[in-house]
Formats: sequence, C-alpha cells, structure tokens
Amino acid sequence: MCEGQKPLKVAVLGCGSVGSQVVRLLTEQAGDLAARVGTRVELAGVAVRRIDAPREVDVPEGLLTTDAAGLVSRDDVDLVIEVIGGIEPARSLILSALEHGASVVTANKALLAEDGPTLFEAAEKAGRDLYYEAAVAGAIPILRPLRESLAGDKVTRVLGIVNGTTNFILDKMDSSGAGFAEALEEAQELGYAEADPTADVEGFDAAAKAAILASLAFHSRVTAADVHREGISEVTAADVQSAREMNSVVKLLAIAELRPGPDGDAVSVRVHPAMIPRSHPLASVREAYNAVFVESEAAGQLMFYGPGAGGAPTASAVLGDLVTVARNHLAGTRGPGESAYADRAVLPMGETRTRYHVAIDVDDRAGVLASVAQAFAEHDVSIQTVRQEGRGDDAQLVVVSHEATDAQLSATVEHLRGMDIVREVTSVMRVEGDTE
Ligand SMILES: NC(=O)C1=CN([C@@H]2O[C@H](COP(=O)(O)OP(=O)(O)OC[C@H]3O[C@@H](n4cnc5c(N)ncnc54)[C@H](O)[C@@H]3O)[C@@H](O)[C@H]2O)C=CC1
Ligand SMILES: N[C@@H](CC=O)C(=O)O
Ligand code: NA
Repeated sequence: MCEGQKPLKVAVLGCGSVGSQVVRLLTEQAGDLAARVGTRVELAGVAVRRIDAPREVDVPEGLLTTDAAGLVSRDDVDLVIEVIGGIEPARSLILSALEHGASVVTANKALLAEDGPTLFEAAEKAGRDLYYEAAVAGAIPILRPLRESLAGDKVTRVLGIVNGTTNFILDKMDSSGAGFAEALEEAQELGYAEADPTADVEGFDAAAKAAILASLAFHSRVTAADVHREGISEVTAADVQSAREMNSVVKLLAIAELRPGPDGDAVSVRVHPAMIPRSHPLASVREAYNAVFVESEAAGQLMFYGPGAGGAPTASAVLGDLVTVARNHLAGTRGPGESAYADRAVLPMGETRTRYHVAIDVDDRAGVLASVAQAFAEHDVSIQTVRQEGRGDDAQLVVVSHEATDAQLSATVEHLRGMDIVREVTSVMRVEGDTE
C-alpha cells in the first residue's frame, strides 16, 4: 500500500503534556497511520527547550533538538505540529513553517484567538493546510463538524462548556458545597488546574475557544478581544446554593449566537458563569468534561460531549488532523481555509439580551416587594418569577427576570443596591435555558 511512496516527515514542536502523547501515538500507531494515510508518517524531529529534561515519552535518539526555528525550515519537513502554546515563538514558528512549504497542525487556542487571521492568510498564501481541532474542547470533534458537516446549514447558536478546570471546580462546589478556594485546591491536586490557574478560572481560555467557535459557526472573524469575559473566581457557595434552590446548576458557559443587529444578523459572543436548569443537557456535564450544544436552522439541536483536556485526548484530535492533512498532502490538495465572508458585526455586551437571577436581602415590611418590582420596571425589565422567604425582621427575595439587554439588567442591580430597603444583593447571576 505504501510501496514506493515517499514517507511524510513530521516535526513536533514542544514535548509537554500534549506533545509527548503526540510522539507516543505517532510511534505506537505508525503501522495503522501508514495504512490510513497511504504512506509512512515519520518523525523528522522534536523541538524541546531542554534536551535532558524528564519527559513522558522516549523520543528516538537523535531526533531531539533545541533549534525549533531550524527544524521548521528544513526542506524535508512536510508537516509541523505546534504544541508549545502561547503567542511567541509559536506564531513565528508556524509562519516560518508555512513559508517553508509545510502544513501545520496546532492546538494553540490562545494564538488562534488572538491572531488567527495572520495565520490563515499565511496558509492561504503558501497553499498549505492549517488545522486546529485540538484547540477547542480537546478530543471532542467540534471544529470539523462546524467547518464541514454543518457548512450547508445556518448555525444560530453555540453554547458550550469548554473549560475542564472550571467545570470541575463548579461541579465540586455543587456536589459537596465546597467554596471556590477549596474546590480550586482540589483541582490543582488532581492536576486539572495549573499552578497559575488564571487563564482557566478567569475565563481567558474559554474566551479564546468561544472566539474560534464563533468564527467558524458564523463565517466571520471573531477574536478574543471581541468576547465579553467573566470568570468564576467571584462565584460563591451562596450562588451555587441559590442555583440549587432553583433546581439549577452554575456552569461557566461560552455562548456565541446570532442576534439582530443594526445591519442584519450580528454576533454576540460571551463567556460568563450562568445558572442553567438541571434538566438542560449541559447541566449533566460533570467533573472536567466538556460539551458543546449547537443549534442550527435545519439540523435543530446537536450536542457534542467528551474529554476536553488532557495529554492523550488532545493528542487524539491532533492526530486526526494529521491524518487529514497528510491525505491532502498526498492528493496534492488542501482543506477548506478560513470562511469569513459573512463579516458580521459583534454586538457589545450591553446590547446583548440576557436574563438575570437576583437574590436580595430586604427589610421584611409592607411594600418592599412592590418597591423592588418598581426598580425592575423603571429599567423596563420584566419579571418572570419572584420567590420570597421571611426570616424575622428581614426577608430574602429571589427574582428571575425575562430577557432584557445586559445594560438594563446591570442598571437594575445598581439601582437595587442603592435602595434603603435593600440590605444586600447577595447573588447576581445570568440565567440560560428555561427555568421553572
Ligand atoms: N493540556 C491540555 O489539556 C490541552 C492543551 N492544549 C494546547 O496544547 C498546547 C500545549 O499544551 P500542553 O502540552 O498542555 O503544554 P505544556 O506546557 O505541557 O507543554 C509545552 C511544552 O513546550 C515546550 N516549549 C516551550 N517553548 C519551547 C520552544 N521555544 N521550543 C521547544 N519547546 C518549547 C515546554 O518546555 C513544554 O514542554 C497549548 O497550546 C495548549 O493550549 C489544547 C487543549 C488541551
Ligand atoms: N486548561 C484547559 C485545557 C484544555 O484546553 C481546560 O481546563 O479545559
Ligand atoms: Na476538539
């Protein structure tokens, strides 16, 4: 089957969690990969920072190098796998690889979300492939379904749990009543969260993935800077308890949707914690799993679920791209490039329509409920439900609003905070899905 065909030479940049698993799979599955691709896939080199560092895989002798720039510019390298992460030197190495005629597979969501267009244009110019299925939701096939399977449909909404670390923390807070700090510590002990967990807990990682999902779903350029981002570090045990009382859970959601804008459909894209009812399919996504819920005009609702992080699951997605790119290479063709023809505007968060859950400690006296309802009405926010619980001289009111613009809702909360009868606004959380 592979007789006479030149082997395909692959350079791997970075040999950490993902890179070591990519090298392991390339080595262990060499026979099957050759059969699937139609020629042998050979390691040309593995770029690392330190040759003598301990690593999870035995790299064949002579293939390790600290000269990543030299490796990507070699004439015999057909495909470069970038799993270093970060912006530089990853961007320069990818651009150099493309200029030197190699196709590229990367898992680097931070770079794609910050400067994807530069990379897509370079791939187009070079006539090479740039694939990145591993960059969003790890092993879960989600980018290819959006880019290819749903290319004939109109996607209207993508709603996802795309960060494993934060899902683990929120799940722990829900199942054991733990506070944020305690749940984070457990996530770190289990190796889900990094020593510096900022990118995960503050939503940067999910925002990068949201930008990539929105770009592909809506055929537009969306970058990380377009994404409204809030993390989970402010989510309290009281918020989680409040959600429980509503038969809901708190999840960090990445939401990208088409909404009417001044010149046709615009894109709204945001990452924030939100309450969703326990009956919603995303509520059952536990621990560090990811899931992406897609709504489109013709297909209806689709859900993609699986491991969104970890060396081996992420390497699975990288290897899937490798096989596709290798087949394209042998056929002398390339896959679809960036599709940004729709060129949609991005709606500011203030104009995005959302719903709020607000828990308020108030004086327990006549007229309080009417005053709170009046505050909502003054900002033209309609109330869906109110629950009241008297506790002596104070009471707790839990209000769930109908959809209004985020600006109207946050103005309502500010207004409530300034009212004499309001002792404290104890929980403010956006709501997604139909609550009871
Ligand atoms: N770990 C995961 O679960 C997932 C990771 N990713 C992405 O995969 C990429 C790699 O992530 P990990 O493997 O987790 O990171 P890692 O930190 O474990 O590995 C990166 C490796 O690159 C090496 N490196 C850094 N600069 C280098 C240079 N100039 N030359 C050669 N090697 C260099 C580092 O020494 C390290 O060993 C990142 O873009 C990340 O966002 C994507 C999905 C999931
Ligand atoms: N840190 C990320 C890893 C995958 O992208 C996560 O926790 O999901
Ligand atoms: Na994926």
